[in-house]
Amino acid sequence: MSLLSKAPSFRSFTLALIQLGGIGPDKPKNLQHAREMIRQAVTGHTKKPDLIVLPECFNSPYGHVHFPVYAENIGYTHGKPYDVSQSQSESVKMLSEAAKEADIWLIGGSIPELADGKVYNTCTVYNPKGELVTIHRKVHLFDIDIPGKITFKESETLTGGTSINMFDTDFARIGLGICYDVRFPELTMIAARQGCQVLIYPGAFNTTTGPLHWELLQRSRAVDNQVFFSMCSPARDLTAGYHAWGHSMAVDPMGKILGEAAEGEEIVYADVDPTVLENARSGIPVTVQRRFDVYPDVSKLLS
Ligand SMILES: O=C(O)CCC(=O)C(=O)O
Repeated sequence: MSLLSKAPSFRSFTLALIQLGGIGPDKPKNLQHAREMIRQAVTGHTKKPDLIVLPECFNSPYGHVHFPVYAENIGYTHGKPYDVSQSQSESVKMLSEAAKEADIWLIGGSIPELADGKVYNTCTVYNPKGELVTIHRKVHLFDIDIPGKITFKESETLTGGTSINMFDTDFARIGLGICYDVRFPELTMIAARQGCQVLIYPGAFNTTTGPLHWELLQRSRAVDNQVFFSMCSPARDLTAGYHAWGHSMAVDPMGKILGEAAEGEEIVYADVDPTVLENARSGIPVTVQRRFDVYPDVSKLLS
């Protein structure tokens, strides 16, 4: 776990989720389109966003056969901001330039990453100077089999990450996960107890599990932990091999949906207001009512 010191003070900020469309086999085209959409997210709202988010697997088609083909060597080692001019990854270079040009924080969705001969599904995060500040490798691989509906096995080609990751901005401490990670409440709970006020998971649910679980899981994680929770999906493309659910959304600590996309390409904005978190925690004080004499505080087990 990348353990940080005291959480920064939490202040209002604007979040933009880019529900990116047109993701196809042409990587340079995917990158160019993502860059254009980042520019659009910066100018397309009354208030310039402080933080922009891209979806899971935004630079390649989604599927285990594609991951090794599109994987890039990022070259990041945890611990300090990383100057991406050292990186061999064209996606990382684009994201860094985009963050710097726009002067915003950027959660660069996820990309297939090659490191030590293994392939990971990896989220990269940039500060407004364009430095890569942290990465999150998807911890829980998406291996499911719902007969007649969907079978998916990321573990055919991917390796799971081994750390819980978060980063500090000047407006919040933000915890990371990727898609299937949302089904494992421990990850969110630990990040929240380590001071994250906001959790952001790039994701790409599908048309089988999406209608039942996408919103339910986000609102549950938000209410369980009294944090802001948000997932950013690719747009649905019925010509692609994988049909993403879409519906990128942001939820507040009371479980209220602050903004939600439909299925197509769209940018969703949400204003994150710390008083909602404060009021949720003072009105329903579960964060100070936990019974660690009855069950362990798992966030402490890792420290
Ligand atoms: O959990 C689900 O239903 C979908 C997960 C998924 O699509 C993913 O991890 O990429």
